[in-house]
Amino acid sequence: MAYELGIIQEFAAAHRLNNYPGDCSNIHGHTWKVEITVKGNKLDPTGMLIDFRELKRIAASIIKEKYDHRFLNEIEPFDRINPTAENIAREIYYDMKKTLTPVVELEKVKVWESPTAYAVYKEE
Ligand SMILES: Nc1nc2c(c(=O)[nH]1)N=C([C@H](O)[C@H](O)COP(=O)(O)OP(=O)(O)OP(=O)(O)O)CN2
Ligand SMILES: [Zn+2]
Repeated sequence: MAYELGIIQEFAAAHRLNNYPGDCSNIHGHTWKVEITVKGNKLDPTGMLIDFRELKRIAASIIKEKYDHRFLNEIEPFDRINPTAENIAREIYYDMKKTLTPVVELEKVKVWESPTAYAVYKEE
């Protein structure tokens, strides 16, 4: 695969971590940064793998609409599993994959919970 490109979206939301031995078990908020990376080897006639604008539009339709200004623990599947950066990255990965296939191949989703901590989900 010759090309890899990415876009970033942000959302603000509250969460709490169940069974966590510390203050993260209390409700608190983050501005999550979500980095979506796609890959491929065939450019369209305009020289793009996929238009950044189109990728941002798809990502926003999934990420902003589902998570922005919400309490994550009330949203499926985080009403059953903890809304950790790892679990959020995996959920966004599969939602993005459904929409992107077969337009372009999804490489990974990276979720930053703070400027100093992130989780990546990708398939082997
Ligand atoms: N592997 C993971 N560890 C932790 C997660 C997570 O999603 N995956 N989440 C948390 C809490 O959500 C916590 O709010 C975030 O912790 P941290 O990144 O340490 O954020 P702080 O604001 O406390 O950062 P400081 O740099 O220490 O101020 C915990 N662990
Ligand atoms: Zn947190």
